[in-house]
Amino acid sequence: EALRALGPRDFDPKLYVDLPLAPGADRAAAEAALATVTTRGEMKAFLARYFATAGSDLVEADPPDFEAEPRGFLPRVASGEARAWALKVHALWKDLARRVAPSVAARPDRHTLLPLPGRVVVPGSRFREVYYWDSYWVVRGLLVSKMYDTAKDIVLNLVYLVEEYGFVLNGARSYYTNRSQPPLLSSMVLELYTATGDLGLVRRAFPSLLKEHSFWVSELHNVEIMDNHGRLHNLSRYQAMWNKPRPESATIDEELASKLNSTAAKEKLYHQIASAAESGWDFSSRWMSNSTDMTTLVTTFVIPVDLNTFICKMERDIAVFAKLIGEKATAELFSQASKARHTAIESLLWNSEMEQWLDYWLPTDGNCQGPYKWELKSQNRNIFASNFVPLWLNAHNSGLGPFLDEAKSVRVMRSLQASGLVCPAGIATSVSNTGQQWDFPNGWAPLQHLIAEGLLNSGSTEAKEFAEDIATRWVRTNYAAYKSSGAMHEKYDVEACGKSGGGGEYKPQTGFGWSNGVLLAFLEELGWSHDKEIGCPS
Ligand SMILES: OC[C@H]1O[C@H](O[C@H]2O[C@H](CO)[C@@H](O)[C@H](O)[C@H]2O)[C@H](O)[C@@H](O)[C@@H]1O
Repeated sequence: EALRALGPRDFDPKLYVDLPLAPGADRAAAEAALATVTTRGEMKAFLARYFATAGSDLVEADPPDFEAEPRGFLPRVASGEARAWALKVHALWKDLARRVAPSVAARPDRHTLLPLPGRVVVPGSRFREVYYWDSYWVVRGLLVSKMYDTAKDIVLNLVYLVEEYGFVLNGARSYYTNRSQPPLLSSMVLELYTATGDLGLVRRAFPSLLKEHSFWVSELHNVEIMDNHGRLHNLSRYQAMWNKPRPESATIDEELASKLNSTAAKEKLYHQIASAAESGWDFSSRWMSNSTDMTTLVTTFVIPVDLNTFICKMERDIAVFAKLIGEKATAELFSQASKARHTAIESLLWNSEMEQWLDYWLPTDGNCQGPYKWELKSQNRNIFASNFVPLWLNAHNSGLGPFLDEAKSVRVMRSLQASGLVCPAGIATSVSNTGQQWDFPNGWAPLQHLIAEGLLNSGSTEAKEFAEDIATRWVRTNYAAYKSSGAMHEKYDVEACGKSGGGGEYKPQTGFGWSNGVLLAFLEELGWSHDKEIGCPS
């Protein structure tokens, strides 16, 4: 209705599903009034009468652990210019920190926002709520900012979501309850535990981590594949529990589906769209059989390299936590599970000719559960940054042994260098320019960080230097874009230093939680000497 009355210019459906009912407004009366709205003016009056503004159900929360310049902040950043800017980015936590208003828990039927027990940090702009995988890099940044209590609140909010829903939701909105996002909760717990030694947090989160693990290995996500030696492996895929338009993008999904004739075909498309949103890569040619046609999304038929990397890490982390809290049998079980997944990743996803890990595509006419017989031709040979994400396991071996040996890490690095992904301002998401936001020429902070952190910790000096080079390009482009726009961006165009990203279904956003987190983590890991240029190279 809003689209019809207001017109398509700058229309973002998410704004309307985020509006809370105004205090005192009656839902039935609002529904009845909506039926009579036809003009732009009437729609504006209707919205003002029945709804409060989007985001007004999140109240500002001055984080008590914020200090303008925390003691021990970025000790290796000597450059005055870099440091002054890092402090500005650090100060953005104050703008992005919120609390869910008490009215949300009191009257959940009047909000799409979900109640959460602790303080939250949102990504920014249209993303007014907590997001799952974004939170990992927010936590990494908060730890650099010494905001341990805020970081803990974020983790406990996600634990609360597992307790309520059985998994961590894509985001804390009722329209996100049908799917999750790349699973990084155990990684957040590990980072916090490593920084603070808070064993109480590990104990508190532990049952939720087990529950979340069951979700990702349940029938919904698990696929059985037999390798060439007759060994059976289990890997996971994304699959949302939804076959309707996403409420936050309903008009966009309906328009796309209007190209299809039958209700069944439309429902299948909606299911694939929501599953792509679960992957965090919404949207990308990675999930499309024809990269120019979004109706060919086949997300649930793809076994993704990065998802299985994250679950392998989750299994390792759970093994470590189980050991810490004296649950020996569980520790052994999860150590075995992570080794089995590691073997599956190496057996089914590794491509020795390309020296990368590749997504595996299942036949689209199957039940997606298996067992399937592995075939080399089913590996997707297209180049994506996710093909290099298993390197990240180098950085977090949790004491269970290295993921890759140094020589293999170096071979993967060379493959990355030759891939076409490495651009002047960072690593591109793919090499195809499709207009989708998770494709070329966009670079995303989390992808830079996962790959650079893996290379930094591979044991090879050459790989470490290459990681530093990637991080340097990223920091510089963030800085130049910040200088020209006054903001941190959700994504960047890696073709040239200082350009923010574009494409996709919504306008580019600023704020921005994970970009701030990665910037601070890079500066902590690399430092910045006083004579190192922070502007774009000429
Ligand atoms: O509103 C459209 C979609 O927006 C989200 O996805 C994008 O933003 C998220 C927050 O930064 C990020 O986690 C995700 O990787 C981005 O692609 C949301 O997660 C989708 O479910 C939603 O449909």
